[in-house]
Amino acid sequence: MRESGTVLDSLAAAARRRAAALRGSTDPEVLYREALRSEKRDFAAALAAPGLSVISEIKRASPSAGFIREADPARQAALYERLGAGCLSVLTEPERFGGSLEDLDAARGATGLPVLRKDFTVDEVQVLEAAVRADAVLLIAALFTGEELARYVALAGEVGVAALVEVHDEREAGLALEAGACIVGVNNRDLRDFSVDLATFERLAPALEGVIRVAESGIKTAEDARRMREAGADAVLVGEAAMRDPELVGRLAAIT
Ligand SMILES: O=C(O)c1ccccc1NCC(=O)[C@H](O)[C@H](O)COP(=O)(O)O
Repeated sequence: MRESGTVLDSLAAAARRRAAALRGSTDPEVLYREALRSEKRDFAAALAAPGLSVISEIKRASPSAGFIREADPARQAALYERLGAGCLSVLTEPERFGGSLEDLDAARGATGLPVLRKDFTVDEVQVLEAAVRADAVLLIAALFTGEELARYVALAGEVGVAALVEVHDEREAGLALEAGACIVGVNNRDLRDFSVDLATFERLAPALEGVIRVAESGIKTAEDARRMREAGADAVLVGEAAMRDPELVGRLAAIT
């Protein structure tokens, strides 16, 4: 687990405060039962569909980019779907990304696409919360020990929400596989200093053969996406560039 004052650490600390508040206001047992009842869309199948799948993200702002653009999540989601996105990713982190659970609900309600709840999961209660409202939950390997990651992946499976396990180096890729992850996202962005290098996916992809591989961050052009596809990506996750130019989604979705 990474320690000391990186942006990721402060995002995780804020997420722990929100999770504590959620535990104070909601019985996890109730959430667990609700999660089991909620209808899910098949995130893994959408990623594994023929051709390059595109996870199009709704994010108004980010620590690396600052303010990106205002967006109506329902309209943005419907636009992404029309342009050929296979899945949606919706930031729900409020403080640095300007997201909310309401954005998630609005985006999911406006389309038939599977939706990833994009947040900094640090407490099992957030897995349950995601499972009630979304089809997939993000687990950032850097925020867990190996034992915790395995427990969170298992919990996600138990309540029927897909887990996208995000890694950034060889050690984390190994932890993801040991934890039983079926979908692994390689983040090309180093969350400690925000540097982006598409070679990160190229370096880690061979070790992840056999699971669904998602190339995340820094994909700005069809050429970038083709490069990720050639390195073995089943899907690309595109945020800032799609927010600035939604038509990009159509160009990426056309990649075979
Ligand atoms: O995007 C950031 O600045 C960021 C900073 C700290 C933690 C997470 C961050 N982003 C989350 C993501 O993983 C991206 O939103 C996603 O991969 C899309 O990236 P991009 O296409 O480069 O917007």
